[in-house]
Amino acid sequence: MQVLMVSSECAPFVKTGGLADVVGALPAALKPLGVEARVVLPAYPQLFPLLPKGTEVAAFDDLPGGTARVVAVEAEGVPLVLLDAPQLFDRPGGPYIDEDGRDWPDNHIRFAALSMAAARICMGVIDGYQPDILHAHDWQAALSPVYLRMTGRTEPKSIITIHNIAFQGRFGPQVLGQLHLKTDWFHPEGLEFHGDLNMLKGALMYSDRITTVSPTYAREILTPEFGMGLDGVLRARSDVLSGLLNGIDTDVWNPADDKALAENFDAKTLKRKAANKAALQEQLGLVTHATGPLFCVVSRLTSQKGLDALLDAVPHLVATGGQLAVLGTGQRELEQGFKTAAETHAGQVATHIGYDEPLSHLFQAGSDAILIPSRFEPCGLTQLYGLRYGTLPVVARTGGLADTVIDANVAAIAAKAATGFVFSDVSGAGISGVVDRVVDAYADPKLWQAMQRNAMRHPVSWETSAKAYRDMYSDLV
Ligand SMILES: Nc1ncnc2c1ncn2[C@@H]1O[C@H](COP(=O)(O)OP(=O)(O)O[C@H]2O[C@H](CO)[C@@H](O)[C@H](O)[C@H]2O)[C@@H](O)[C@H]1O
Repeated sequence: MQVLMVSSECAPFVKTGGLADVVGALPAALKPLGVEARVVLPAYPQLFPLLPKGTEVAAFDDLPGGTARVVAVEAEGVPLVLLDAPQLFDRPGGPYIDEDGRDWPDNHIRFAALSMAAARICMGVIDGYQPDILHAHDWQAALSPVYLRMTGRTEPKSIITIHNIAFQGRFGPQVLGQLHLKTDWFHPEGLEFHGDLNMLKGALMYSDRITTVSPTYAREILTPEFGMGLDGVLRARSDVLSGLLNGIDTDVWNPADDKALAENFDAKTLKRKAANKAALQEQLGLVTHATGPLFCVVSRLTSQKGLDALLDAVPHLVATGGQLAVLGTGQRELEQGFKTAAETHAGQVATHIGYDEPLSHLFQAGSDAILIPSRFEPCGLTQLYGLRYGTLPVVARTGGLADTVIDANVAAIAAKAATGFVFSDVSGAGISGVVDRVVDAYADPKLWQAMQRNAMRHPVSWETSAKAYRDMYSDLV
């Protein structure tokens, strides 16, 4: 079985968030199940030093945005198919934004080119390679099933996976021609969304299956509260919608063998976790004699993640004797808010603005608890890393957070099942309330260690979900 994945990110090569982790890990998890997944990815300049020289396997002269070469290369066990179009991708800045944080003005062309190249590959332009399934991820890849259907073909079958419905790839109708899209598909039952082109909607209309990254989020996006305007479309296609929970790469995220840690540990040697806490406190300038737990945040700093509400709860968190370490980048006002909190509560709160992969591992290893007060969360990965590192997740009851963390209520504690803390009210008061529960549990070392061991036993690998993807692919073929 050959699956062609299409994505704008893939860890460890290019990553701005959880999409990269999933696309980077899923192919390796599928391989032992008889599925060979290749990933079509733009050839961003930062990739070249990380990759061996590839082989040119196709070329196009008529994609949106012009000419492109297709280069096949294998790295870190992931077979990559790079779309090399320097006029679109060879730029400083990030995959979507320039150095000043502004969206590239031609993002619609850049990702339409990626999508059209993927559709062509599905039609057999690479000698000796015919995918059985096209699997597109998020809006950046969403036109690939659309371009494929525009050829009139019904094979290979296609899947769109929604990692975050907040990002839809919405552009004015004037871009249709530039993107070689059929104007007679521009209507409310097709690509149109309130007068605009909506790329994600296109994929929802023209893919054979729709998945998202947790069962709860699959239900939530059918409602106006979470559907971001696409709930009606999703309800109409709910017969092909399912939620498959993300896993994590348990080799990359393994506390027993993680090079970024001060000391390695596992469930049997939990005491050694303390060396990581000391290292993190020292690195961040936090005092080592705090009485309460060290909470951390590793996140994009956006309102999705509820971090404005966390800022309101910081004075209470500090007053209980707790500490807070924040690693993130994002909205300027949140970055500033956490910088100010660190100045106000020096020694108790520390903020590291920036994106730092090794430091994110030390945050997971050195903290007692990880706070994820998201307003919505399709799956969430940092709570899974927290479970694996014995860092108890403190999460809002939404999406994949609700599916993966077992709240420390009386029944769950008695059943030795509790792995974290789940709360409903994403506000300063709601977070303060759950912080109190965490502080109380932390004051009972026997309970805390039992929860850490439950957490570390919780299955977080790709094993189950990779099989579910394999079954879905087989079903379609
Ligand atoms: N400053 C920083 N430095 C280092 N690492 C950082 C970092 N900020 C974030 N990260 C890392 O980025 C990833 C974030 O993944 P998440 O799944 O938590 O959220 P995201 O919203 O990006 O993903 C979306 O897609 C994923 C994948 O499907 C869904 O789980 C999720 O719910 C959805 O919103 C994690 O690996 C985290 O460690």
